This record gives sequence, C-alpha cells and structure tokens, in this order.
Amino acid sequence: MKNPNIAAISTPPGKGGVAIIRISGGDPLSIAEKMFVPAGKTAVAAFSPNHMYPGEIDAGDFKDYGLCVYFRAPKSFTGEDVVEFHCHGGSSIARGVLRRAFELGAAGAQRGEFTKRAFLNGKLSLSSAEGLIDMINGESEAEVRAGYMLYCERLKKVADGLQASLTEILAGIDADVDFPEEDLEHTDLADVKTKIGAIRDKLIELRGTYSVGQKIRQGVNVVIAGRPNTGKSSLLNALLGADKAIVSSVAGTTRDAVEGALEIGGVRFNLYDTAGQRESENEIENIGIERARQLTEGADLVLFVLDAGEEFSEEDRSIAEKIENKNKIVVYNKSDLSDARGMRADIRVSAKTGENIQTLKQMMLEKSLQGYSADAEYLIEQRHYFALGKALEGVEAAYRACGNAPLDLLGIDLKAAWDALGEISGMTANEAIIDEIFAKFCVGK
Ligand SMILES: Nc1nc2c(c(=O)[nH]1)N(C=O)[C@@H](CNc1ccc(C(=O)N[C@@H](CCC(=O)O)C(=O)O)cc1)CN2
Ligand SMILES: Nc1nc2c(ncn2[C@@H]2O[C@H](COP(=O)(O)OP(=O)(O)OP(=O)(O)O)[C@@H](O)[C@H]2O)c(=O)[nH]1
Ligand SMILES: [Mg+2]
Repeated sequence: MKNPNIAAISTPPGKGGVAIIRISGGDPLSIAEKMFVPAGKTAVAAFSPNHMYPGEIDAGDFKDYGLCVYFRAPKSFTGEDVVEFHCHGGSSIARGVLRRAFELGAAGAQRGEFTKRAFLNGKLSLSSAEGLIDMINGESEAEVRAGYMLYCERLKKVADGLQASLTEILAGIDADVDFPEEDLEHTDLADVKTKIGAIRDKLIELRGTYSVGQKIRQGVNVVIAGRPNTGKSSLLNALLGADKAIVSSVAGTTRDAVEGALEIGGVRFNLYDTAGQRESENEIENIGIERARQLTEGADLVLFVLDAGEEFSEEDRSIAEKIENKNKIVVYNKSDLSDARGMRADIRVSAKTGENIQTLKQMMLEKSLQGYSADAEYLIEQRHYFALGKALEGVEAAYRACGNAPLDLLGIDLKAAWDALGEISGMTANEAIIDEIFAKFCVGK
C-alpha cells in the first residue's frame, strides 16, 4: 500500500509574492499531471527531480501561471515523493490550488504531518524536528542558531555517543551476569566506575547549559531602576536607539513601566524602564514605585542607574540595599557632566552622548549569560533537559551501586539511562510524546 497523498499550503496565510502548496505521499505526480500544464516540452510524468518547471496551474475554476517542482523518494524533505506548486501569493489563489489537489484525491495534512513523515521515514530525528519548530518560532537570532544546531543533530550525536559508551559497559556486565561460572572477569569494577563517572560528568555539563538555553528562549528580563531623574528613561532610549520613553528634567516623570526589546549578540533582552524610587506623597507615583519594586525583584538583571553629577544619596542607598543580592550592573549615567564621581560604578555612560552604551550592552550580555558563545550548544528544550535528568539519575545510581551491589542491578540502572538518552532522538520515545511534538507544528510544515 502506498502512503496516501497529503496536501497543504506551506507558506503563511495572507498576501505575498509567492505561495507554496506542497503534496507528499505515494504518488503526488499523478495529481500534478491533472492540474499542471508545463510551458516547456517536458511532460509532468517525465519531470526530473529537483527541477523547477514553469507552466499553468489549473485550479479548475481559475488558472495561475507558476512553477512546479518534483522531489523523488527518498530524496525529499519527507522521504516520500513530493510535488510543490509555487503560485502567486494571494490567499484565494493558494486556497483554490489546494482545493483542486483535494478534488484530485489528496487529503488535508495534519499539523506537522510532513515533518512527522520525515521522522517516521528516518530523514530526521525527533530532536531535529524540534529544532525546526524552534527555528520557525524563534524570535531572536540566538534561538534560530540553537534550533539549527538541534536540526543538524548536534545533540543527537552527543546522546548517541553517550549511549554507545553505556552499551559497551553493559556488554561487559551482561557477559559476567550470563556466564558467571566461566570465571572470566569481563568487568573491571574500577574501570567501569571511571567510565560511568565520565558519563555522569558529561551529563551534568550538558544539563548545566539549560539555564542559558532558557534565557535564549524567553529573553533576558532587564529592569532599569534608580531614584528619580538619574536618566533611566534616557538610558532605555539610548539602549533601544529609539525615543520610546518620555524624558524630562521633572523628577517622577515615569510612572507605568515602559518596555522595549533589543538583541545583543543575537539574544533577546526585554528592557523595563521603571518609575524613579523615592519617598513620595503622590498616590499615583507611589503605585508606579511599587510596580518598579516588584519588577526589580523578578528581574534577571538590574541596571542600577546613578547620577554621576550627584553624590550617592540616602535614596540610592535604600535602593542599593533592596537589590543587594540581585544580579546587577551599577551604571553611572551623565558621564558627560562629571568625571570625578562614580568610583563605585561598574560602568560610566552617557545616555545623552551615547558614550559607553555599546560597552554596557556587552556587559549586559556577559552578566546575564556568562561566557555565552554563538558557536556553543545550549539545551533549549525542556523535554531534552528532563530526558538528560532521567539519564543522570540512572548513571548516578549505577555509580553508587558500583562495587556495592550485584552487577545485574548496575545493569538495570545503566539500561534506564540508555533508554532516557534514546528519548532525545526519538528512538525510545513513545507515540504520545511524538504526537504531542508534531501537534505543536503548523499545518503545512
Ligand atoms: N520550496 C521549499 N523550500 C524549502 C523547503 C521545502 O520543502 N520546499 N523546506 C522544507 O522544510 C526547507 C528545506 N528542506 C529540505 C530538506 C531536504 C530536502 C531534500 O530533498 N533532501 C534530500 C536530497 C538531498 C540531496 O540532494 O542530497 C534528502 O535528504 O535525501 C529538501 C528540502 C526550507 N525550504
Ligand atoms: N547631561 C546629561 N543629561 C542627561 C543624561 N541622561 C539623562 N539626562 C537628563 O536628565 C533628566 C532626567 O532624565 P530621565 O531620563 O527622564 O530620568 P529618569 O531617571 O527616567 O527620571 P524619572 O522617570 O523621573 O525617574 C533629563 O533632563 C535628561 O535630559 C546624560 O547622560 N547626560
Ligand atoms: Mg523616567
């Protein structure tokens, strides 16, 4: 039985230059034969794979002039035969072309069904498919980079390597468990313990990248705090390179927090400019100050802004105490006015002239994602983090059992770790997990 043909519009809805309708399955070319009239001499049935053919796309009720491509199984995204129609990007055009494909026997593709077929046909692993979603949903370049590393099977290769080490240890153990009477020492316990320890260390190292990975996914929340008039709103504007927040020489200008986002090194930073904190009689200002305090408490990083033209005041001290244990950068602003003060500062900047603003950005990146490197790998999926956690549990139990418990028990713990590692690529993942992952895709992917 050939796989049924499935079809969907693979480009986003709405108007655009071009829209793509994709059909994958047992025989999409038979559908193309009935709805595509090549402009050139080659008939649809004789199309060479991976070539673009111009011609008339016949949707039945209307026609469009576009392109048709054929990919021959298994050399396609899904591993099946694939046909694509590239029509003009009007939503009625794309829907009409899709409807024609349905009339000619194609079924509507479910969410993620193309990619699921690619997975089932061994074209990519589960973590690679997840990397694709991460790239598509990614809102920063760092997310796209991390997603692409997953897509390229970087994590799968690491998990496979650890599985191979476990397989080797397990083989030795199995031999001793199965043929104890042969008195052959397959298992040198000290050696096994060293090997298990190395696997454990690698797992701990990998899991350690998840905290940065989460920030890559969610963005780093940075709160700009300080007493009134130090130039917090001016600093927000300088960092964003845009006139987002109101600036004035009146103390207590900002009330509601003003948000803005920027990328530093490809990582998204969510900035919050807050009300200047001081003792105030004004009810509305006090609401703003309370919001500022709450935001500051939840921040990943606080930019504590001081005025380089003024002494460190009682108000400054009170704020400094509140954020004592927070991850923070002490910023002396208005460096253009004075260079005498600001000895306590991590950095001196001028929101007005732009002095040191770039350096501050680098410092923000370093302070919130220590040692972040665009080429390094970071866990960004909670599922992978949990799978590695399960693997670590098994490996740690085996490490403790080594020399203290019978060999077959050691084997059970190591096998559990092996299974957990296999969940990453999907080798040992169950169907429910697989369905859940592909349901997160959009139709047409
Ligand atoms: N028009 C179009 N653009 C697209 C896609 C698509 O399906 N259609 N993609 C969809 O996501 C992405 C590209 N992904 C693709 C992945 C594999 C193959 C493919 O044919 N692979 C074969 C042949 C490789 C080879 O020639 O060596 C294979 O893996 O065997 C094609 C597209 C992004 N751009
Ligand atoms: N010379 C100089 N003036 C600055 C600088 N940054 C801000 N100012 C001035 O300082 C005053 C206060 O700036 P804001 O950015 O509104 O200060 P703020 O901290 O947001 O004040 P509140 O919202 O009231 O808490 C304005 O008159 C700005 O023009 C700077 O780097 N140099
Ligand atoms: Mg302000």
